[in-house]
Amino acid sequence: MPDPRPAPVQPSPPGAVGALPAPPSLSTLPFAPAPAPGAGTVPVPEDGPGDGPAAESAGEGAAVVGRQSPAAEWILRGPSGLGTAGLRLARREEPAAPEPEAPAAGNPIPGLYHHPVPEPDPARVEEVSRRIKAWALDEVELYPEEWEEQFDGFSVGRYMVACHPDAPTVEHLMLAARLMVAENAVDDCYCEDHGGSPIGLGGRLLLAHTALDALHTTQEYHPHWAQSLHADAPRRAYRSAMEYLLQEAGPSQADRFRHDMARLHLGYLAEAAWAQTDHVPEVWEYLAMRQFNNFRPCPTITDTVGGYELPADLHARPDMQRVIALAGNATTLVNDLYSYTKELAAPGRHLNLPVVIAEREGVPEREAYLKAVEVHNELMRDFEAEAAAVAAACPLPSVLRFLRGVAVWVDGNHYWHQSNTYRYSLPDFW
Ligand SMILES: CC(C)=CCC/C(C)=C(\C)COP(=O)(O)OP(=O)(O)O
Ligand SMILES: [Mg+2]
Repeated sequence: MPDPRPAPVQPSPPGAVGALPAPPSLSTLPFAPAPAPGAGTVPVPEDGPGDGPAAESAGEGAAVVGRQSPAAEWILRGPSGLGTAGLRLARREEPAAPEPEAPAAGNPIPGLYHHPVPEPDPARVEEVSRRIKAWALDEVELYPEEWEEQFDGFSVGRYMVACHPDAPTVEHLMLAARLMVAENAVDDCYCEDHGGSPIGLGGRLLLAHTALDALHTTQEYHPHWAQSLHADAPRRAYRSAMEYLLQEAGPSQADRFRHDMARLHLGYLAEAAWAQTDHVPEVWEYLAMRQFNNFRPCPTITDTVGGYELPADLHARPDMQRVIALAGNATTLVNDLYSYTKELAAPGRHLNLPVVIAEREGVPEREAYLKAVEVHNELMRDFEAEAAAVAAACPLPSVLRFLRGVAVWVDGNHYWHQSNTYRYSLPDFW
């Protein structure tokens, strides 16, 4: 099939930051010490919460962000104010539309610490939605006709545009969109409600993983493996999405992604093993499983989607790894909270944090749910504090941009869960 994509963007050398102009005098910015755990912000200054860049009033639970160090604010909320238009994360292929307020669709979970995002650019949403459907139908034969409504209801275009506002082109967004669809196809078709089962999951996941991490074998067996990558929708989707990713990602970015996907598959296996024996883990054990069965592979491609590269040695720093893990865990608990009623309604017992807290700590459903909100909030605040600390310790442009990309992904993920009323609805606890 003819390749409709524009010429690939040349990969940036390690440490480069693509079209990102450095924040002003980064090296001289006064980096405040990281806020203490549990205190994502410093106290709101006298001139009030309306003064901060992300201090819009957005309903109960929305974060009220006071003054942090300029670098921390730049990371967590982005540049704002007079003269900062040029500090947008990357030049885009088309003029940015004015950013309207976040839409009214869906309600945020009361008390959930989050940051509202601007409504994603509708022109980009429409184009990603069009291209992702064409890919799903024409390139990988992802789903039968009867699943079309669910595919559309997932709203992957809106999701990815909200999570990657700095993507320089629609094709960069498509890298994230294809992977998101492929990851959900594996979850749905191998693990969950579209024919999935814990039985035999390990074999299926391992063979699908070879679509991301190729088999190196003898000439006799190689064709069998190559053929297998076309055998079902999850493998077709993984193979194709990875092929596109490899056109943009550098070797260490690709390997980072493979590692994150191996983590994800390990998490699926633990969840499946517990389901098979109807075992409810302790709360900390559940949180360990959910750190692997996690959105992590999505925010960690933020640099590839943004058209730059966070060098491997900076990505591997233990403090950066902690930031990434905290972000992944907070985003994944957002899913547990927004998908709570959907999972209660599904056949069998579906583990999520409120369910596990209720069972293992012997508290009523409502109390368990509210405690899960608090667990999420603590992880969010720790993420923000640790991101600010990494920014202070290592204020390189690629580090700051990556941290900002992860923070924006966290916010976009919340926005998508809140606004996806096709998939999710809130319990009646307030
Ligand atoms: C996109 C991606 C890497 C997903 C991996 C893990 C995953 C499927 C989730 C974090 C979503 O959780 P869940 O399976 O509970 O999804 P729904 O609640 O059914 O939306
Ligand atoms: Mg869920």
